[in-house]
Amino acid sequence: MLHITMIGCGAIGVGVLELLEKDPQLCVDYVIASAGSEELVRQRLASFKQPPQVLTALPADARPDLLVECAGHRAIEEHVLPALERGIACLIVSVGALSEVGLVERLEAAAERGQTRIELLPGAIGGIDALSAAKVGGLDSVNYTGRKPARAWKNTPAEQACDLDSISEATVIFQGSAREAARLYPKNANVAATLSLAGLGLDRTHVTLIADPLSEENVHHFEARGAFGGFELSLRGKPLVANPKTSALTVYSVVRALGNHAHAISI
Ligand SMILES: NC(=O)C1=CN([C@@H]2O[C@H](COP(=O)(O)OP(=O)(O)OC[C@H]3O[C@@H](n4cnc5c(N)ncnc54)[C@H](OP(=O)(O)O)[C@@H]3O)[C@@H](O)[C@H]2O)C=CC1
Ligand SMILES: O=C([O-])CC(=O)C(=O)O
Repeated sequence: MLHITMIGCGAIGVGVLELLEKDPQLCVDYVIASAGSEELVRQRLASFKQPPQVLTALPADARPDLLVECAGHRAIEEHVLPALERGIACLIVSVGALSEVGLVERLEAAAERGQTRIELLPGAIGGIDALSAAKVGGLDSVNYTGRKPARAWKNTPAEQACDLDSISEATVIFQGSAREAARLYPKNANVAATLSLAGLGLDRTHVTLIADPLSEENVHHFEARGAFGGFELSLRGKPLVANPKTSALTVYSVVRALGNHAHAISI
C-alpha cells in the first residue's frame, strides 16, 4: 500500500479523496490544511469512512511515500520545498506556480539534495506526453486558447477587460505570452504553464484567454508544430461545482498519477 500526504483539501482535494476511498492500494494518512482552516477541513471529511488526520504541517517523523500538492502557489513554498529536502517525492498540481522566476530551479535543487523526484501533473489538459516527445525533435510553435464561462473569470483582471455580467458573446480577455498570462491570471494559468514546460517555454508559448457567457465548459485548445509534424487538441472540461475555475479532469489526473505509482501497470 502507498502512503500519501495531501496538501490542500479544496475542490480538487475532496474530489481526489472521494475517489481514493475505493482504492485499497492507496491510503491518504495526512491532509495538510492552512493554519486556521483545520476544523473546516475536518468537517469536509466528516462523512469519510476513514478520514485522514488533518494537520497544518507534516510531522517531523512522518515519511510518506508521496506528497501530493492540491493547494496553490503558497503551499509549494511552505510544504513542497521542505518535503523534497527531506527526500519525499512530490506531485504538483499547481503547475502555474512554476512560472515564478527561479522556482523551477529551486525545486530541482531541493529534489537533488533530497535525492528524490518531482512530478508535474497534466491536470486539466491532455497530450502532454506527445508535446514533450515532440520537443525532443524540435518544436516551432505552440499556441494555446483557454475558453471558460464568464463566471470563471470573476476576481481576475478580466473584470477590467470587460463587464463579465453583461457580455453576450465570447470575448478575448488576454493575448500574449504564457509568462504574462501566468502573471495576470495565476489561478487560471496552470494549463498555459504546463504546455510551456512541456513545450517551448513561457516566452514562446502564445496564449489567448476567452470569457464565453455561452459556454458551460472549460475549453482548452492547443496546436503544436515542429519537426515531428503537427497536432491539435481540444479538451472540453466540465467545471467542478465546488470551483468553476477548475475542471473535473484535474481530479482524475491526480487519481491516475497516484494509481500509477501504486499499481503493477501504469498508463
Ligand atoms: N494543473 C491544472 O491543470 C490545474 C491546477 N489547479 C490548481 O490546483 C490548486 C487547487 O485547486 P482547487 O482545489 O480547485 O482550489 P480550492 O481553492 O478549491 O482549494 C485549494 C485548497 O488549498 C488550501 N490551501 C491553500 N494554500 C495552502 C497551504 N499553504 N497549505 C495548506 N492548504 C492550503 C486552501 O485552503 P484555505 O482557503 O483555507 O487557505 C483550499 O482549501 C490551485 O492552485 C489551482 O490553481 C486547478 C485546476 C487545474
Ligand atoms: O481548467 C482548469 O481546470 C484550470 C485552468 O484552466 C488552468 O488553470 O489553466
